[in-house]
Amino acid sequence: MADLQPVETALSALLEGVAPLEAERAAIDAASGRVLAEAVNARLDVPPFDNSAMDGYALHHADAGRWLPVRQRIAAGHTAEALERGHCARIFTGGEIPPGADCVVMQEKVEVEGERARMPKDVPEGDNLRRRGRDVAAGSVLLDAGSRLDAAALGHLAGQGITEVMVRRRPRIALLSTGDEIVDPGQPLGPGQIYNSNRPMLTTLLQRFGADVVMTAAVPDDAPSTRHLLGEAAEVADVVITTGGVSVGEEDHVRGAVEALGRLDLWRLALRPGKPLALGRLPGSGASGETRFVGLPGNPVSGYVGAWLFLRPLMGALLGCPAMGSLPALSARAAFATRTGPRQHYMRVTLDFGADGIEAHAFADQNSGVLSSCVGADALAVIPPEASVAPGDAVRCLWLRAD
Ligand SMILES: Nc1nc2c(c(=O)[nH]1)N[C@H]1C(S)=C(S)[C@@H](COP(=O)(O)OP(=O)(O)OC[C@H]3O[C@@H](n4cnc5c(N)ncnc54)[C@H](O)[C@@H]3O)O[C@H]1N2
Ligand code: MOO
Repeated sequence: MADLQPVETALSALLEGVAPLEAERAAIDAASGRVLAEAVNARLDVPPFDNSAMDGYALHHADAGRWLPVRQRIAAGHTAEALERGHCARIFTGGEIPPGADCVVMQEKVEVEGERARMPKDVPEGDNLRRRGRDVAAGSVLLDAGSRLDAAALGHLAGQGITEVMVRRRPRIALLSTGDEIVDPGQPLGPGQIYNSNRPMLTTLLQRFGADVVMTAAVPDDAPSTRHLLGEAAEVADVVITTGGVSVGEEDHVRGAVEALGRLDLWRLALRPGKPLALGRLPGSGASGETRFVGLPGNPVSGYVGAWLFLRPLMGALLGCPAMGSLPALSARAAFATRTGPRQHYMRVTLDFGADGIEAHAFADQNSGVLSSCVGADALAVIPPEASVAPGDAVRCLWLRAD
């Protein structure tokens, strides 16, 4: 297998032939973070009628500057009657504009005396009016297929009276932690053992990327157990993810097991951290009898970075969500110096948004075993292979605070 594949090559290989999962119905109260399987068209104009943007008085603009009798009181949720010229109506924010009125004056600008009110001069037509259909026109596309249902999108759906939408099924993930040394929190720690950081970290990221982790297992460092558990995982999941056991030592059984059961598409990337990352396919329950396999290196930082670079776009492809295909990128000034070798380095940085631009501060220890370099990281600064960076140089940063 060729040496050190570029990240972009690996990403194309991973996404090649991946189609969105089936659509299913979801109640909007339970659809937060889901992805629309089809476009939603507006049924209603929003707002559905001309209404007032202020508490005040509705009038015809030609009657500005005069004392006007106050004829009706229009609260939000109540209907308005026609307004004769030379009169005004008391109106409240959200109240329906009466036929005959074409503007609203806020009450702070009005002098009231008994049943009449004096309007200021020169009130423009349309002032403080929210016209029917200003936000949404009935029949227009409200949300495109592939939209992720965030707070604003859910509010927009509710504004149409919609209670259910068609969304993509959540990808089902099996997450296997390999290594005889790995112990779950809650168990006593023996000599040479460490607690499993990768499982909760990756479960959290996968849920954030819209997936369900349906199976987790600890895989001992032996070939038969690795094969057996990989085979079992491929039957229940759309994607099987392992951590550890993909490097070159004789205790690394994952690649061999993938080759024995299915096929290895790619191994060893020009990626730091994450060089031994492996991609492949297993026979299983996925589309056309194939389940995708992603073997993340065991070092927690390699898993963390690998999840953002590979698992997020893969979940995006399964969810039919183009926005998840790449991370938002921004340019920042490096507050650090570094040099890279043959691998592209994804340095964990915090970003300072100052008056004179954005500054990227790298965590001091960028070793792939140092998970504290991911805690509080805002972005990954991408340093190309064989490059050097001096303080003040522009660096491209991938924003990690995105959904
Ligand atoms: N001779 C070579 N050795 C190594 C190479 C190499 O090219 N030649 N590559 C190194 C690189 S780079 C990486 S990255 C690691 C990845 O190796 P594996 O994917 O086989 O991972 P393991 O050896 O199983 O584990 C690595 C490290 O991470 C710890 N680990 C594993 N799982 C977890 C977990 N769930 N939670 C917390 N920590 C975990 C594990 O104990 C090891 O310390 O290989 C290098 N070696
Ligand atoms: O590629 Mo490894 O994650 O550098 O240590």
